[in-house]
Amino acid sequence: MNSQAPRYFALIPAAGVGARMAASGPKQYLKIGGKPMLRHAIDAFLFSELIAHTYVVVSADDPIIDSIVPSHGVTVLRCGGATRMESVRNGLAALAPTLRENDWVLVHDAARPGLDEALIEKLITTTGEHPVGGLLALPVVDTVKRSIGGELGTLSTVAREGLWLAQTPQMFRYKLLREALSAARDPNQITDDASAVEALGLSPKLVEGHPRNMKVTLPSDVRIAEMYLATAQPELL
Ligand SMILES: Nc1ccn([C@@H]2O[C@H](COP(=O)(O)OP(=O)(O)OP(=O)(O)O)[C@@H](O)[C@H]2O)c(=O)n1
Ligand SMILES: C[C@](O)(CO)[C@H](O)COP(=O)(O)O
Repeated sequence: MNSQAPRYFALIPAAGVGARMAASGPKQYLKIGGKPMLRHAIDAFLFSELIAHTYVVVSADDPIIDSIVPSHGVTVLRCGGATRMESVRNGLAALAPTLRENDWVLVHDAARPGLDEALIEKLITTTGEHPVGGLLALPVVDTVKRSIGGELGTLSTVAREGLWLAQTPQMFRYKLLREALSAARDPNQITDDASAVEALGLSPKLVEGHPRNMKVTLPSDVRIAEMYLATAQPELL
């Protein structure tokens, strides 16, 4: 029986190039709400009393991170990979000397600046006793269509009952997440951490997140994210 109190660590993959944002540089450093987008995620974990330490995975030659990372509570891992999954896998491998097998790791996109301590606490308190782990997500509220065969191809409607849009953080025990990502055969098929765990036949817990925790992917997302950030507290959690 492991008598050690659970520990919670944040891992922020921030080694992307932001191709869909088509900005002059990587989107994680775009100024949003008065500071670089990545800093919002870092600060959410720094302000949370539940998070023991935060790790940020960046590209080996990232020239910006050292100028924006705070002096405490955060460690930079210069081991970003070609995909998000590989960046997370490399970051976890770098933490082998530091983390215990049953430590919880909350993997959160640098591209989601709307995370706050309340959502972190909600995920941890809801998932902390779950045998597999869990993730923030939003239930689908629109009708979902599937387009087959390009512009004039057929269109079908996908039943939306039970459909959720995954957010992050996605929270798993260190050993399980490393095993799941190591077992992944095609890194391009694993677009979030939960899908690697599901590929082991396990079912993570879905925890309702919040639209403010949106992923900033396209240029049109920037103003929406800034609107949420200008709202001190989410209206609903
Ligand atoms: N090789 C990669 C690719 C992505 N990410 C990170 O994974 C998160 C989600 O990825 P995404 O929103 O797709 O960011 P980008 O890959 O930068 O965007 P794009 O796909 O438009 O290039 C981001 O915080 C991004 O920095 C990463 O650490 N390493
Ligand atoms: C992890 C994620 O944010 C969950 O929705 C999403 O899969 C990231 O996708 P991206 O293409 O790497 O932005």
